[in-house]
Amino acid sequence: MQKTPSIAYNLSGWMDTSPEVRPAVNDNWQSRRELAAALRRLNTAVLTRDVPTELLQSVTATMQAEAARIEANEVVPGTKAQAERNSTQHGQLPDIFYEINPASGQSNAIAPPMHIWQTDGRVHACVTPSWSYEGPFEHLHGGIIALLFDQVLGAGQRITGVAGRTGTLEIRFHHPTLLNKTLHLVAKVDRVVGRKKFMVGELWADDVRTASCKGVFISERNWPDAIA
Ligand SMILES: CCCCCCCCCCCC(=O)SCCNC(=O)CCNC(=O)[C@H](O)C(C)(C)COP(=O)(O)OP(=O)(O)OC[C@H]1O[C@@H](n2cnc3c(N)ncnc32)[C@H](O)[C@@H]1OP(=O)(O)O
Repeated sequence: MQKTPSIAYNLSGWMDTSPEVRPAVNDNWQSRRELAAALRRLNTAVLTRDVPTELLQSVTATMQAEAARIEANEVVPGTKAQAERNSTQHGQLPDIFYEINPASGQSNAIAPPMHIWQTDGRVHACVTPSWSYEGPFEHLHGGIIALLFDQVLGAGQRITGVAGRTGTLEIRFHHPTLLNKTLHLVAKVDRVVGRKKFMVGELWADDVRTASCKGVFISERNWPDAIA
């Protein structure tokens, strides 16, 4: 008898098959996407403009007040709680995951955001990191590259039909990666050994492979039966 997948792990439908970002599930999430985009814009502007102190203080006061207006609403913390909130109107777990993940979430202001899709047994992604993600002068921070790889390889492991947590990521940085440029990532399953999924991936800026990654993702003992 087929088991009902746990809401915590059933991410069927999360993965896109198109390089186009999918529309938000409703006006509420579309509005969250637009707010996240405005927050990203504000963050990058603050980091890249010569701003008078008085203006910074004024904007801070405005933003504190706006944050308080948002905080006055019901607390629904985390992906699972969001998905359990009136899911027919608010979106199912894959929709929520798609919106709030810190690497790819369209509605998460700290996400670059990266778009991920699957074709031909591989996972692809594109992302254009702004000045907000600078590490060495004018180049992408290595920790952000690790975040992108973790997400893309972690998504790609679902090709095996079984999810798992990141056990190990091994990244080789071949060349500095420029900011404000559309980057492409590609990943595939190298092999599966028991509960371990060995993934490989690459990060490309035009025709330059700037980093490559090997990752081991490990399923929990009872997960295979819980994944759709
Ligand atoms: C959700 C949908 C997503 C869908 C898409 C979403 C993408 C999300 C991507 C982000 C993913 C994350 O960030 S996940 C968050 C970061 N990762 C974590 O927090 C994981 C924390 N660690 C753990 O929970 C645990 O250590 C596990 C689950 C990784 C392994 O624990 P375990 O299951 O008890 O492992 P254990 O029995 O000892 O070992 C099983 C086999 O794996 C090997 N092994 C054990 N640990 C490791 C390791 N770190 N690296 C390599 N190999 C290891 C052992 O040698 C053994 O091999 P053998 O003897 O069988 O040969």
